[in-house]
Amino acid sequence: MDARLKPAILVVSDTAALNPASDKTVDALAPILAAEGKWEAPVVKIVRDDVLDIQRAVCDWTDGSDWVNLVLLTGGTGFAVKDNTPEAVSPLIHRPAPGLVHGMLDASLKVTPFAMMSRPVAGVRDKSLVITLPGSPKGAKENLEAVVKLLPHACIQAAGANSRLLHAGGMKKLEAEAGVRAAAATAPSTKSHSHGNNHRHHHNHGHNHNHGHVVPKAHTSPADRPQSNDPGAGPTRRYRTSPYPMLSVDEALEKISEHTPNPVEVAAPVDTTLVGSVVAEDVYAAEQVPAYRASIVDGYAVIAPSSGENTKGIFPVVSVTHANDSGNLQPLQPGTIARITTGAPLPPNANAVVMVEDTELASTTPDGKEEATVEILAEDIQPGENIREPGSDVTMGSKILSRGDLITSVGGEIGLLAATGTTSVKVFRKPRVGVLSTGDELVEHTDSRTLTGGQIRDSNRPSLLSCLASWGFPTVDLGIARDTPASELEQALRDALRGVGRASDSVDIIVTTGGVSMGELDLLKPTIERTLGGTIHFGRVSMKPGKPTTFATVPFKAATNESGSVASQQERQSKLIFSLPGNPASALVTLNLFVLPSLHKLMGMGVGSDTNETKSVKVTKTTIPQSLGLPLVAVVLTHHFPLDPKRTEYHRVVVTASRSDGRLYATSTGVKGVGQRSSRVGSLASANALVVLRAGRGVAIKGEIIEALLMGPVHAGEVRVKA
Ligand SMILES: Nc1nc2c(c(=O)[nH]1)N[C@H]1C(S)=C(S)[C@@H](COP(=O)(O)OP(=O)(O)OC[C@H]3O[C@@H](n4cnc5c(N)ncnc54)[C@H](O)[C@@H]3O)O[C@H]1N2
Ligand code: MOO
Ligand SMILES: [Mg+2]
Repeated sequence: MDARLKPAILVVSDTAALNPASDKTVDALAPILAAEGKWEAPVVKIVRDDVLDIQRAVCDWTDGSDWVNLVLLTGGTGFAVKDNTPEAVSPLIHRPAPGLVHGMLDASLKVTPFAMMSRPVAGVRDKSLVITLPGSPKGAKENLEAVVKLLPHACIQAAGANSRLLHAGGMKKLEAEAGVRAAAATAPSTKSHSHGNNHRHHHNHGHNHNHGHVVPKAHTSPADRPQSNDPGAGPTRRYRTSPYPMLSVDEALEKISEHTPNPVEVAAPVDTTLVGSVVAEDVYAAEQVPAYRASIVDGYAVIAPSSGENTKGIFPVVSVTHANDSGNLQPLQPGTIARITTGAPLPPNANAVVMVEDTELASTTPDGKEEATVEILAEDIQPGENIREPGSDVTMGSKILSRGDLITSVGGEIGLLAATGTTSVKVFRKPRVGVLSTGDELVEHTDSRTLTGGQIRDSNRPSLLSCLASWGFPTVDLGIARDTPASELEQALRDALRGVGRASDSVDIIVTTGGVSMGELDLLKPTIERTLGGTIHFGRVSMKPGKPTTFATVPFKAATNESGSVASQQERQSKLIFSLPGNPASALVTLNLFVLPSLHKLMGMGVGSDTNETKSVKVTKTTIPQSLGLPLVAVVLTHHFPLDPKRTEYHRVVVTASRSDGRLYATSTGVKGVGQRSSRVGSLASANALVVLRAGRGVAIKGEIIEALLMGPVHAGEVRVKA
């Protein structure tokens, strides 16, 4: 064996990431490899204790064309909260190597019982062997020494060499060298197959072409969960029926509600950007409105007698008060009146205002420029008439908005906040949504070239992004990920989770379209489960369109921030992935039906001020709050609607409010032929609602009243249904 093997060392340590000189593990490990004479000098990288950073570094070394034979990770294998290395590596392993783990633990236990506190992971990813070692230089050294003799052989086999040849000669020699016969049994006992080293595509793993075993699933979800197709498995191992149970729409919505995190509070300035946010605290008036005793009309401030005497008469006009006049107004003397404008403060002693319409000018000043006396024509002016007492609109300290209230575009809530001098308010942060299209066939809709072969314009991304923006959510365009190589999809999702590249504004929810059904290039489910270590909560829903809709959570731990403090609990939560079917109508319908309620929960809708967090979780676990998702209304069908025998159909319609009877009428955007076909994006052009047609035989008849989910504003028009 002349050519040397390529090793890489990944140091996982927050400390070493800040100060590379503090690392001692590389100096401990490199000489052990060098002493074997079979290894090139290792490539070294240092990353923080961050799952996605670790995964990215490992995949860079295993998935690309410059793949290495061996990846050694040191650090992050203990029990401390920040120790994430096993969690990061496990989902990346295609074939675990428990024997190596056993060998390392066994050797360490002979030295110290603390070896039990290490959680090593070892296995093969593509053609590379990946092994985690403890973070202490001594521990790392001991562990590596325990297995180092076997590594060349294991790496050569993992890379796809003919194991029979290896067994014939090299094995004996190796066993002798290692001095541990038993260890030979732990080497992968794969049958012979000889793939050249140029088979480097992720979807084309040499290791599972011939023997066709199912790759064991990462230990991240309970064993009773279905397991996605293994994209590398040959035709005999491909699923012919979906392993995911078919959920009803309500069951799917409950799963979404259950796994959508509670909203996060942030402080926000009171300005136009607040529109569409839900208030996270009860807000109390810091100022009273009005702050002074104010006139409601333009007229004359008077002292109205409380005895009910006649108020008619001619009075001298002693002063003029306008809105914004300052506080040092002269007290009004009995028998005099003062001109006043709407909203202006009353002079002291005045207790009512007479409208200018109920008066007449009696005399002017000698220069003719001002009123001297005015006659009051009204005879029964009451104290308090036409005035607003201080705090009568909003009392100081009164509750002006409740936790859970929406700041609407109507403007009333912003007005109230502004009127009481509130400059900042706690609201729930609006979730940011990333949208990713997937598929080799997709072409940007702006690409001027003529489509060839099976190419399709990417219509889902612009339509989903616009829909999300119209709901008021910040969005991130994640572009198109190709199906081949699969690592492109994997990397696109990882970037989006991590907040790099196109998704430099990190997203809370990722919405993908395409690749969720039964095709061999439908890679979303396997990628989420097998490489991102995510959990698929449902992968099929009994609905039309949208059957393969998939909802998953992916573990995400934010890195410690610059100051080194551990990220807050909220930042540690998992992120949500909605993988919607590729068919354009399916994608838009399921965005409306499933993604919107989740976004509503994340933005704090349905959080009442009298409901504490725990209670609201319990409530949402069993029932979906009515306030989340599209509003449900009753509509009259203007024609027969055919029913699907098995699945509830969300039939795209135009709902019109009839000017003659005020009722809502629903007309299909296309019932005949291809009308409602899920590939037909046109079925959504002009649609403003989805009529909910329960599965059944025959038709829902004309004139029937049925539930519909409103997606957009209702049109006004003249509709009549003839019996
Ligand atoms: N054997 C089975 N095949 C299919 C099933 C099934 O149960 N068994 N389900 C069907 C149903 S229902 C749907 S819906 C689709 C879902 O397909 P995928 O989510 O796997 O999506 P793709 O295969 O990637 O694409 C389907 C279709 O959509 C077009 N597409 C994809 N992305 C876009 C985009 N961004 N813009 C416009 N059009 C897009 C794509 O070109 C395909 O034509 O599966 C059925 N099959
Ligand atoms: O369920 Mo699929 O969305 O009908 O075409
Ligand atoms: Mg497909």
